[in-house]
Amino acid sequence: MSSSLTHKPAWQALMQHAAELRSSHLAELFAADAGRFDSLHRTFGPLLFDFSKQRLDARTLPLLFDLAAEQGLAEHMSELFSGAAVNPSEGRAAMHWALRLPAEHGCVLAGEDINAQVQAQLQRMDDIVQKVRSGQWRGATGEAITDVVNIGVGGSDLGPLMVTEALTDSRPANDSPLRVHFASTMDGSQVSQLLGGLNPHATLFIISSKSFSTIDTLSNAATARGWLERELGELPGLLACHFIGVSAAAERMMEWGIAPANQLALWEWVGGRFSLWSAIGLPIALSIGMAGFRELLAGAHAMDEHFRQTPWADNLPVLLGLIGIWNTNMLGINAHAVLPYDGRLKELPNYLEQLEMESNGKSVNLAGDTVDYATCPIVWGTIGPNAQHAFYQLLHQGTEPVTCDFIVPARRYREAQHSLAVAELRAQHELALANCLAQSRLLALGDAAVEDADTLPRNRRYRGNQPSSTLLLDELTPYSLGALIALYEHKVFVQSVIWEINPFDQWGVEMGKRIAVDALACIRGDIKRLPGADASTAGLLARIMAGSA
Ligand SMILES: O=P(O)(O)OC[C@H]1O[C@H](O)[C@H](O)[C@@H](O)[C@@H]1O
Repeated sequence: MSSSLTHKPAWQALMQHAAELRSSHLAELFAADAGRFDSLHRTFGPLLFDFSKQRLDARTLPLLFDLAAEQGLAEHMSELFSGAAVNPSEGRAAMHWALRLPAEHGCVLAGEDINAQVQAQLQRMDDIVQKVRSGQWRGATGEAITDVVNIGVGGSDLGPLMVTEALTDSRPANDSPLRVHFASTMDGSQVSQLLGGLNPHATLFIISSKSFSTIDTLSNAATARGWLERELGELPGLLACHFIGVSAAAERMMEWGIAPANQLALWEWVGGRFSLWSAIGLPIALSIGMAGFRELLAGAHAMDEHFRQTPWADNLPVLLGLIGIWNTNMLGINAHAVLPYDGRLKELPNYLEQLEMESNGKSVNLAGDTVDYATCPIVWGTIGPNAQHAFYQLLHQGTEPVTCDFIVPARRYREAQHSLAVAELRAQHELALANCLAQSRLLALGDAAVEDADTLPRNRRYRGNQPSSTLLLDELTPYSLGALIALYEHKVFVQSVIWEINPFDQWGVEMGKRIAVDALACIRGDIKRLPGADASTAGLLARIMAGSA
């Protein structure tokens, strides 16, 4: 058991401070300080981070900075950006930041010119994007590509899917009619449904897998290949015309049948959930064009520089991370909702679930000890306006404390691609903005947000005091989205430093894959009994093999 962190003076001071602050309701904190928003928000580029609705006061941040200093945050940040092996369990660096360096920045590590490799892959992506979008890339029977299907899972799906959906308005004017689809689930339901509606002559598949060994992806890829072979016959150019591979495992791509000309590379130093900036982002680039993809990278790079260079008091990722520590460890709040008030950000909560929980959902620290403090909270969410009609009841009147991130663009101007008139879409956006503000206000203030609350029966009252942050984007553009995603990536890193855990591995997902192999052998009848099966598993298997529930 590791208890050294919880005994450190800075931790103890924060616990003491939390005990003093616990009795103050957010409504009182706002009433006591008219300048609360002014002192408790920060801006960087296209982002405004308002944390005035968090349950903290002027004394809290310096104490959190003391903790960060005690945990060596500055040194850990230097290590991250130096390319050191900050992922010790796999002996790897975590250099997602290098994927968004401007071309002219040098980045040489162990004699290798990392940025030259990155730029070379970007150039190859650019070539593919141009060919496909201009109609030069042809299927095996000569038809131009109309549909692209990304086959991947986890980091090879969630990031590209989220960004592609978020940036539909960023497709260039007079855009090519290319449609981009995603298939991830291992049961084949998505891929089979998709294939039913696609023209095999004009469909291009991207097999996206850092390891090129993920069974979910390989089984979907095999289904797609079988479909093409059945539909088009085993034409000589079938694989070359209809499959692109993106992976760090070139040999496995070769074995599958993807020739080097159709391979895009990434590197072991990119974690799967941090990889959308690499060729894993090809579906994004196919959707919005390479110029848009480079804007996404530029926004993320700007956030990297902000994170590296800005004093902690004005540093968005440091503040977002440390406020999360305050909520989780000092206020004991272990649930966190992500609530975008823009339908285009529908996939953001799913993406952040992987980024945060796969990174920091750990209970053993870097020294190998079991921790005695909470780490990553349960992260979930969906589009805020829809969640209002689903789980906000619990946020407002349930028994669980929950922290929320409200995420919303201030403006929505670019509607060129929509059939709706500009005025209609703007009016709907205003509606979403108003609801975003109303909900975060009611969550914070409770009854104090309305004048006649004390005349209402208890079941219609609002206790408030649920802390939230609001991230206001100027507009949802490739640049602002790039900055927003990098903000969350660095938040996760900051928290991992405080919690003394490795955010870049994910051993907790491995054992399940391993023991599924025996279960599969059993289901397929290759073995009669599952060795060591518990009664529940054995009972369920028996029913499955009998073909009934
Ligand atoms: O890209 P791949 O190697 O196919 O990995 C896809 C995903 O599967 C793994 O099991 C991990 O949980 C994820 O971190 C990863 O993103």
